[in-house]
Amino acid sequence: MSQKVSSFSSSSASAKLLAIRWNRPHLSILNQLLLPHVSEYIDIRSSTAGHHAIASMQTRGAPAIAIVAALSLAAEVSQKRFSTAIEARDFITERLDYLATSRPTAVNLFDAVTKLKRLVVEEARVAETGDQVVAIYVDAAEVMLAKDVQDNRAIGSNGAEYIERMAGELGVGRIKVLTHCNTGALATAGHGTALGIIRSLYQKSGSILEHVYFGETRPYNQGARLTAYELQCEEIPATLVCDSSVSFLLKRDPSIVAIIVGADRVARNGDTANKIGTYQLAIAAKYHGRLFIVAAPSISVDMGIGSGEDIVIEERGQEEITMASGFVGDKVAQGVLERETLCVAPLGTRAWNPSFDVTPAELVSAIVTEKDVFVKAPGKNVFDLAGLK
Ligand SMILES: CSC[C@H]1O[C@H](OP(=O)(O)O)[C@H](O)[C@@H]1O
Repeated sequence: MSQKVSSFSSSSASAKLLAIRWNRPHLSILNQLLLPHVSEYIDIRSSTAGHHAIASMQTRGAPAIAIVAALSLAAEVSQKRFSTAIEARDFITERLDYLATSRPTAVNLFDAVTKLKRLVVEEARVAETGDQVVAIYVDAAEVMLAKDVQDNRAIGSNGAEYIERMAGELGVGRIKVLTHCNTGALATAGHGTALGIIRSLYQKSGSILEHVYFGETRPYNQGARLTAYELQCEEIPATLVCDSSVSFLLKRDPSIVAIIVGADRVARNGDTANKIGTYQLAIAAKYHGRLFIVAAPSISVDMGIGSGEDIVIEERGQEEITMASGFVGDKVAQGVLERETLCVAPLGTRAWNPSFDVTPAELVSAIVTEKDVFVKAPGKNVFDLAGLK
């Protein structure tokens, strides 16, 4: 189903922002390569289709990636008959390993794969039929969907309270914030993480939030396309800025008290991998004396990784940079669009396209999770997140 996106009414906002639709056993996802101009859902009937949807970034965002992966396999196994519990176990575990190869940086996917494999192996020891193994898997995948929204609302509430408290300490009554990439309903099962804090703060009665700035987030343009779409749906006052203008904006506007970003993977010491450009924002925030806040569910903290040096950073195709809108690369390959009409850089230009970077814990003011808000101990340059798990 495809429809042109016209003006929004806030009452229908949540419907327009549903990145993942699950009606057991049917999964469909909002094709985010076409937003904001076309709102089109794609049916996902297998783990192979789920892998493509994630790798191509039809769906994206650390939490959404994990949930779409799990539910794509739930959709597939719901339509299959397994002769034994062991056969069901082996199929599910093999497919989960395959889904884990779709994108390397967001830990949510790997956390889900590990937990779901463990569950299925344990169930297969006692189950008498393949259907029993399938049922336990599908139930667990569905729980991820519901838990993500609950976690995001808790992150929103914890983050809003923290920002209100910090604004009080700063003696400011009205504030502006800046965010990067897209960390809202389109990156999750609903509400969002960093954008979830912004939603929660704005929705409070007597809100102190006056305005939101957000970066375009080259080259996929999660900000200009997706965050703009969400903020417009929610009628939150906002202004789009070029990624390169943020330092100048902070210098010009002292009422921007915080930069709030998401996370794809947080190391044990608080070093944070997030969308490319995040590290530069943290440096700008430090120089201009503004808060730099990371928002993420506790599963985004990878206690197996000591520092950001160990986080694998995804590198994507050069055409995402050299093409006017890199994500239309597929259409060029399909002959739908002439390559020359879309090139920004001369054909043959080399480009380096890391999809994420790592912000050292030293530059992070606070890490907001669904459980608590973490700050560094006085005099420390790293976080103690042991209490999180
Ligand atoms: C709550 S989404 C977290 C994270 O995912 C985004 O990356 P991508 O759009 O490439 O999947 C971005 O880094 C967000 O901050």
